This record gives sequence, structure tokens and C-alpha cells, in this order.
Amino acid sequence: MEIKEIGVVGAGTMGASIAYLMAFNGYEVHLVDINDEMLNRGKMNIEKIMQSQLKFSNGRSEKEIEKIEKLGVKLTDEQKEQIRKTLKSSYTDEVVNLIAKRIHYSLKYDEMKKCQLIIEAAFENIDVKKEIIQKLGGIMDGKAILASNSSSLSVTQMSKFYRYPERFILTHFFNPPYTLPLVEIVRSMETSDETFEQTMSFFSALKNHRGPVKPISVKEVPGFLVNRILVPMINEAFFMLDERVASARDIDSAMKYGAGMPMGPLELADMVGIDVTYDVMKILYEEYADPKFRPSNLLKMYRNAGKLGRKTGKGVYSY
Ligand SMILES: NC(=O)c1ccc[n+]([C@@H]2O[C@H](COP(=O)([O-])OP(=O)(O)OC[C@H]3O[C@@H](n4cnc5c(N)ncnc54)[C@H](O)[C@@H]3O)[C@@H](O)[C@H]2O)c1
Repeated sequence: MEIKEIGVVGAGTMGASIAYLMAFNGYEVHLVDINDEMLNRGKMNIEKIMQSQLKFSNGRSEKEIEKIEKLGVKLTDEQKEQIRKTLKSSYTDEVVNLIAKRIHYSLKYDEMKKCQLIIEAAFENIDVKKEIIQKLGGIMDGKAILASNSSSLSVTQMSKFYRYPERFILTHFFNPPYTLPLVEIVRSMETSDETFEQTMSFFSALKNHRGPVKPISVKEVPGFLVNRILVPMINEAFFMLDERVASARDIDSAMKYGAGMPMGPLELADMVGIDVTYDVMKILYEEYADPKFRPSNLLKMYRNAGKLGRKTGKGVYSY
């Protein structure tokens, strides 16, 4: 089965970016949401992604020239032109227009009939997912793969809602999908080998703005792989802040300059959202029934105070 058209359900933070990634890879994409407002929000986010990537691509040569001149080398106009020519990006306005044309926005699930792969990226709520999965079961013919992007719900439970459970799988992207290459591929107890292999091979052939997409196979366990390591690490940073082991800035600096992290754990919590971080921690604590996953009280206080990070303008830091 060759994948040519891809359906994405939910035009939110993840869905819009996944739709863009697939169109960037040359696929026709059908993006569905519940109302025009949400669909337009998704369209605007895709516009933003494309404009920011254009700006980034066009700015590369000027940054290189600046870097060389900072080293004390005076470049001639000719040399600068040569650098601009060499680093000329293939990501142009024409390419952006082509990508934009591949994304079709709709409020109708019927559009999904044309698709060989559908990625569900709606609200993280089992009832919402159930309704979508059942609806798609009534439309699809059992050849397409239905993949959920859920961060925490059971893929085996969700697969039971689908008329063709052997064609159901979980593809867990990282935010933002158009630059972060990892996708955790999680099969349910019902997923067929064929579905798993087709999914792995499809994702292995994708690329994003930085390079190849990296699918990895992960067993169905709460938090999968990345969140099970990353979120408890963020949680520990909140414990340490609460114990006044160091200031927030110093905790972040320590992990950046001592552990090579591009962003400190508290900065990361503000970016991901303190509510999301707390919810994941709570799920890990409940599911594993292990005290090592106990959510920090300070993390909970930030969440209760509505200081959720960048999205509310205030979290550990102010924005
Ligand atoms: N945000 C992240 O960092 C992140 C990372 C990995 C996975 N996820 C998962 O991805 C999924 C989506 O998360 P998000 O952050 O993009 O959420 P979001 O709230 O930004 O977007 C969800 C979108 O789904 C739409 N929607 C809801 N019900 C629908 C329906 N019945 N049909 C069509 N569209 C519907 C909503 O209108 C909204 O636009 C969740 O399952 C979440 O756990 C999120």
C-alpha cells in the first residue's frame, strides 16, 4: 500500500505542525477540525511555521558572513556574494506556496476516505478519541493505517474502538514536529506486524527541516520512553528549587553548562506547560505506583496558581 494522501484529525499545536511536516514531505494532506475557528487557527499556525522557516533559511548566509567578520576577516563584496550564492536555500517562496497548496482544510471526516494514513491529534481525552476512532471506523475500508498521537492514553484501549484494530498504532511526535525528529512508534496488543513495519518504514523515509525523522519502536508503557526520563528530571528540578539548593537560573545553567542540555529543566517546564508537566507526572505516579514518580509540591503549586509558563506569561520565569 503506497501512502499518497494523509489525514490529520485536529488542527491544534501538534496537528497543524504534523500536517505541515507531511506536506513538506510532498504528501497531500487533509486536515480536519470541529469548527472554522479551530481550522483557521491551524492554518495561521502553519503560515507562521512557513514564514519562520523562510526567515531562518534566508538569514543563514548573513549569519555566516557575520561570523566570519567577527573573526577579524574582512570580506569583499564579491566574497559575500559567493557565500550568499553557496548557502542559497532551496526553501523559497515558490516552495512555500507548493507546500501550502498540498494542505486541504475541512470540517468533514469524509475527506479521510482518500487517505492511506490518518494521524489523530485531537484533545487528550479518551471519550473524544473514542468518538473520532469509531467515526473513522465507519468510513475507512480497513486498508488505511490509523495512528494516534496521544501522549498518555493506552494504545491497546484505543485500538478496541477501531473497526480494524490490527491497523491501529500510536505515533508519538515531539513538539514541534517540524523540527524535532523523534517519533515513538508504539504498537498495541492487536497491531499487526504489517501495520508496524509499514509505519516504521514510512516514518524512516520522512525528513524535517533539520534532517531525517527518527522513528523508534517503544513498548506500550506509561510515559513511553522520553517522557519517562525527561519529566521526572524536570520534577526533580522543582524539588531542588523548593529545597533552595540553588536559584532557578543556576539550576538551569547547571544542566546547560554541566550536562550539555540545550535548555534547562525549569525553562523546559515553562515551554511545555507546567500543567502538562504536572499531569504527566501524576499519570506516571499513578500508573507505576512508585514513589520515585511523586510530583513535586512546588510544581503543583505553580499549576494551581495558573502560572503555567510561556502560555500564561508567567511560570518559573516571566515572559
Ligand atoms: N502539545 C504537545 O506538546 C504534545 C506532544 C506530543 C503529543 N501530544 C498529543 O497530541 C494530541 C493533540 O495535542 P495538542 O497539544 O495539539 O492539542 P490542542 O488542544 O492544541 O489541539 C487539539 C485540536 O483537536 C481538535 N479536536 C477536538 N476534537 C475533535 C474532533 N472530534 N474532530 C476533529 N478535531 C477535534 C480541537 O479543536 C483542537 O484544534 C493529544 O493527544 C496530546 O496528548 C501533544
